[in-house]
Amino acid sequence: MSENLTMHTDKYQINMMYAHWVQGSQNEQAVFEVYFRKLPFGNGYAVFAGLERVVRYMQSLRFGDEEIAFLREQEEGYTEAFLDALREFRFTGQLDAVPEGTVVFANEPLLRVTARIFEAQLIETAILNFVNYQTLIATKASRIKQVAGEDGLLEFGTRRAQEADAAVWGARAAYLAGFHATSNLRAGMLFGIPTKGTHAHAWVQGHDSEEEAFRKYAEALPDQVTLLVDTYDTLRSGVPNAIRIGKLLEKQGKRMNGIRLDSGDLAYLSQEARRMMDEAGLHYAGIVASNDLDEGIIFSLKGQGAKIDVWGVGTQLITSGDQPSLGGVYKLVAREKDGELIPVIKISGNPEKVTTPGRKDIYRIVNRETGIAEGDYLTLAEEGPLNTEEPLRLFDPIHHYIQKVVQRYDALPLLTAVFRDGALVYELPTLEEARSYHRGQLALFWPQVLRKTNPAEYRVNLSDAAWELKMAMIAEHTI
Ligand SMILES: Nc1ncnc2c1ncn2[C@@H]1O[C@H](COP(=O)(O)OP(=O)(O)OP(=O)(O)O)[C@@H](O)[C@H]1O
Ligand SMILES: O=P(O)(O)OC[C@H]1O[C@H](OP(=O)(O)OP(=O)(O)O)[C@H](O)[C@@H]1O
Ligand SMILES: O=C(O)c1cccnc1
Repeated sequence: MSENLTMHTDKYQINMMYAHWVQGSQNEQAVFEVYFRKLPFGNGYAVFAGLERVVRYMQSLRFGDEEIAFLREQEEGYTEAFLDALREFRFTGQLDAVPEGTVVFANEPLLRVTARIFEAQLIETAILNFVNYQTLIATKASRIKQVAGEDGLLEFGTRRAQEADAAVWGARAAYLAGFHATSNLRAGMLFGIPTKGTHAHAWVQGHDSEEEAFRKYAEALPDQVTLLVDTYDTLRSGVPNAIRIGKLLEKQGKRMNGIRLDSGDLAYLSQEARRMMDEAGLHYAGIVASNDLDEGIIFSLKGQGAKIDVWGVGTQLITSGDQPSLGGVYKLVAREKDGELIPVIKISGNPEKVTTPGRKDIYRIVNRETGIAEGDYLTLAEEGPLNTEEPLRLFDPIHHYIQKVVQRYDALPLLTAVFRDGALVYELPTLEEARSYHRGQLALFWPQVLRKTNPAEYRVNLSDAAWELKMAMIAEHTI
């Protein structure tokens, strides 16, 4: 199967490209912005992810012989001249994006594409596909991280993931947001994520006794012994057998990592197992828990005083069980007319669906005294950089009466230049760098914004100029 992702797009993009080409408008500039309208999971923030994949994709866009041959067969009857134009296709435009790991909110541009309409249209589908999934999983992982605190977090989802790409990019998103390791070796190879593994029930079932299974495993991997203790009876057989192996290892001067619990009442079993291992002198042995965990169950287990050191989280994380998609959109905000970029709007009866016209920049307004972010601030790009010496009035674009004035603040631009005239001008951070940048991002927000349940709302505000343009265009289009 071809690995070329150029055709990973909706047919209507090619149809629009064709129609532009037929009418001769294919070289006109267009500006599209990617944003989502509603935070997932009722969370107070999202964690942006997907940029690395977007960059690799945009660098590799090529219509080769196979792609052209396939398009030639389509019922639309694309002409040979158009297909020849596709052969020359390269991304030659501008991409700006927030860095991966940035804490982001609804209704602010995460990526901004300024390019020939011919190019900007093709890439919509793939960009949304990558960014929506990866941002969703990074946000889910971040919620889990918020409740797990300093405990270990292992990503175990591959077997339940929506196919192979989701497994590895989801594992990457989880690591970005603070997980410590993945069980997926390919994700480890591709992205340098630390990998971890215990063993399955099959290992125990495949021996005459649990004790024999544990012993053989410890003989084979004496430095990585985490024993799954729930195949038969966790407290009567699994934990005592694991303790026996722990003692054997001590005689060889080694220490077992610990045990894994995978069913039953994880609070009670972990407390009992902890007591039994402590009484046997295995204070150092840790307890891993798994079994359809999510942030709600982990929160509850911690509240019950569960003695769990490491959480293995699979299905609920990798499939984003409680919300299967993020509704990120790619909206046209400006287009070229008579050689100038003019703003465009999309009106809707639902105020949240009315687009904010114009090519925009975004700043995070950080209070110099507290070091905490007061709100995000959207400006029209042509307004230029903010003069932070002047007080800034922040007002919510939907609930206009919610206002505040900030003084002594820094305005951190969130959008970074990624492509200029088709050339990559952004040095992609390593995954470790993105992960530690993300940790730093969280420090910019009050805990109220970060809490899992009923978080405080962090506002994304519009500049006066952006607001006035929006109001004027709504008036112009309302009969
Ligand atoms: N003390 C607890 N408080 C809250 N939720 C728990 C607790 N212990 C386990 N859970 C969660 O409850 C869910 C169901 O657990 P249950 O023990 O019924 O699992 P199971 O897979 O059916 O077990 P078994 O394999 O023994 O049939 C899982 O998501 C598990 O993580
Ligand atoms: O529950 P999740 O969050 O999805 O975590 C991954 C699950 O996958 C494994 O179970 P599975 O029954 O597939 O295999 P095993 O128990 O035989 O290892 C593992 O024991 C976990 O329970
Ligand atoms: O290593 C493990 O314990 C593991 C890996 C994948 C899925 N469940 C468990």
